[in-house]
Amino acid sequence: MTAHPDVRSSAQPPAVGTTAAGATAGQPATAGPAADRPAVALRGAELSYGTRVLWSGLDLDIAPGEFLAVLGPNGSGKTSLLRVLLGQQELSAGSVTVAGGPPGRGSRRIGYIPQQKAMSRGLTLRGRDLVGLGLDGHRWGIGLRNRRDRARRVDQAVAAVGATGYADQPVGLLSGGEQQRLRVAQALVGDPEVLLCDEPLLSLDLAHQRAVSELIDARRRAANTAVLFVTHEINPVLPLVDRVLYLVDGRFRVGTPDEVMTSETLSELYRTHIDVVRVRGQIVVVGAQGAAGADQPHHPMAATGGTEQ
Ligand SMILES: Nc1ncnc2c1ncn2[C@@H]1O[C@H](COP(=O)(O)OP(=O)(O)OP(=O)(O)O)[C@@H](O)[C@H]1O
Repeated sequence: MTAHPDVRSSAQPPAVGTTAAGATAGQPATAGPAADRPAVALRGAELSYGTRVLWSGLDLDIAPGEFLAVLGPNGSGKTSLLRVLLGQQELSAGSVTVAGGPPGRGSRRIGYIPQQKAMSRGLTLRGRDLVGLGLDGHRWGIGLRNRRDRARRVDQAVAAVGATGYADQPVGLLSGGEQQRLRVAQALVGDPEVLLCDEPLLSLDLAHQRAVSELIDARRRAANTAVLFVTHEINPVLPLVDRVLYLVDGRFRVGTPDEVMTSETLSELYRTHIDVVRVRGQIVVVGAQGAAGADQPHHPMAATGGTEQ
């Protein structure tokens, strides 16, 4: 990694940096059980597959309520980072804590929104049952009272994403946007301290992109949930982003969008000349054919209008 005066390469939450929620990143708007420690802490973290190092020397604290966008070209290790935080992939070196403990879904109050994938038309599972899968079975046990409490939690989560009207229908018959709202509800029903999102806006139209982004933002405002948001396009969530983690070919930068999304920083990361311009509040990245990984989609190429990367 190359040092850069404006950009944190191993970063703690910024000392000053206003979140969309009006709080200072690192100083959450509301006190909560997680307010006294980072929601996610990586120390000297490295992930390698064989001799291929995806990233190394990653020191990163993500504060409660912080929104971190994870960007980078295909194969740079964005999803692998989420897999580490979900406890599905071990670090090659260093350490990680999520919600104050070792990574792993369920027990550590982690919500996960996977990539939008159409569900089979034949899937007869009802929407509210899909959402209920987000609750730890062992926490609710058996008995009428527990069943009622569980149903109430599911109802609340379904209502919060505006899905009450179709929650009793088979999910296979719902539209992609409706299915994705239910996935958001499933991720939130367990009251997560950390929300991991893997390109949750992919294949959604603009209206649904906005709706899903707003749901995620509302959650972090209301409950101080830290959000890691893997995306190929920063523009749809730019107003929400506190910091960016940008991964390229084993190198990375961490900082605010203004720090990382610059011609200088991206040119360093991609090791080729990249122009970053702002057009009507959107970030447009114009790169060169032949840049590291430029043959892959979602990589700096000729500007196509308003789309980052
Ligand atoms: N279990 C594994 N063993 C070996 N290589 C792996 C494994 N999992 C992922 N990889 C490789 O690691 C690289 C990073 O994968 P990852 O899915 O994290 O990338 P990504 O940044 O999320 O990419 P994309 O933008 O395409 O989703 C890829 O080249 C992938 O093939």
